[in-house]
Amino acid sequence: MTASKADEIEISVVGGKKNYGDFAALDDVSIDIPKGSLTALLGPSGSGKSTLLRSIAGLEQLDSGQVILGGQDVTWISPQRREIGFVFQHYAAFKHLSVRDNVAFGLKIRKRPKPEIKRKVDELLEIVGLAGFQNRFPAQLSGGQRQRMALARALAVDPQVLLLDEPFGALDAKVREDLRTWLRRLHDEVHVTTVLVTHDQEEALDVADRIAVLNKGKIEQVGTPEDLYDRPETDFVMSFLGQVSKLNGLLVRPHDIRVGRDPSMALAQATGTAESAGVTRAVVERVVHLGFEVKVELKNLATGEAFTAQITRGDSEALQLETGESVYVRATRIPKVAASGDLPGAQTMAAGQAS
Ligand SMILES: Nc1ncnc2c1ncn2[C@@H]1O[C@H](COP(=O)(O)OP(=O)(O)OP(=O)(O)O)[C@@H](O)[C@H]1O
Repeated sequence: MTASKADEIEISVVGGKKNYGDFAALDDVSIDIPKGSLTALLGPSGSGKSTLLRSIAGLEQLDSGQVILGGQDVTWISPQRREIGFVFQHYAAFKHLSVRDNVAFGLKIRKRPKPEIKRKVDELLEIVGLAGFQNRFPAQLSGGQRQRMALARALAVDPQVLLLDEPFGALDAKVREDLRTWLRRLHDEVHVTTVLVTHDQEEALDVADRIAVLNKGKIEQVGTPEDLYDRPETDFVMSFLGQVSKLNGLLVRPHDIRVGRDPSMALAQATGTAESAGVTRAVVERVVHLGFEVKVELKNLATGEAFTAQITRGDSEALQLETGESVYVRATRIPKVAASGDLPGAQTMAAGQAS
């Protein structure tokens, strides 16, 4: 690594291994996390995400390998001295302290001057949208407000990195969606290097600028959301980062399958590309309207395999597909993934929720 490259990297894990008995929770993991980035560690339950995050925090000790923070080897340094902020799924607030005192806690134990504490806490409460709630107690906050208080508390001591372990995992879907938009904005404002553990592919795609996909204690691929969605290197990444259909033995995205009544596929907007597959006959088994998109469940007439295409409402209205009729389908784009892989089976056509 060159000196200039090292300057841009905030966190490195080099050859990290962690076993629990015979079980390898981290199996030779190496990753570089750029300064100022928001990186998601994404993978199914048990893939090692939390173990990796906790190793970066110093809450777990690696069996071998190194953790480098800001260019300094911290492998043997205690969590308290690593300058990290950490937020868990179930945040343990001090119940007897007000919101203001919870946020001020780290600053008080560091014996910062009172005016500085007041200024900093006011600023953070404003940023996390809790300015009017400073005198409430944790029990008087909603789950989402409590997690925002946790983030303010973690940020109060100006950590070098912010580590978030499923911080919105216990909240309902709508609140989670709001909070991840909020987290993205907060990150744009604060720019602290952030690592977020999630098993929710939509959350990772929505919020992170880089995603590392973990599977069975190994990193499968690291890249931007676009890289992983459009250029997955393995079947596992392809299946975990979105919906997939299997058409003639190839994994394709359902929205990359065109459906039409004649083999020339007159209705398809996209003409065939170098990557597109040939035309296949299929029978329509079910048409499901999902608002803007329409899901067409089909059966491949040659192989008998069931698969799904996703078409627009406009195409659906023009086609007026009927159950039982036979149609022509063609994949217009086939990502170049490994020929075979370790598929998260339950993922097929079920979005990337793993646990
Ligand atoms: N203290 C421990 N003792 C024994 N096994 C452990 C311990 N902590 C974690 N494991 C195991 O290590 C593996 C990885 O755990 P980890 O919590 O890192 O996974 P994860 O990807 O974060 O999963 P989840 O999304 O379910 O939290 C799991 O199989 C888990 O059972």
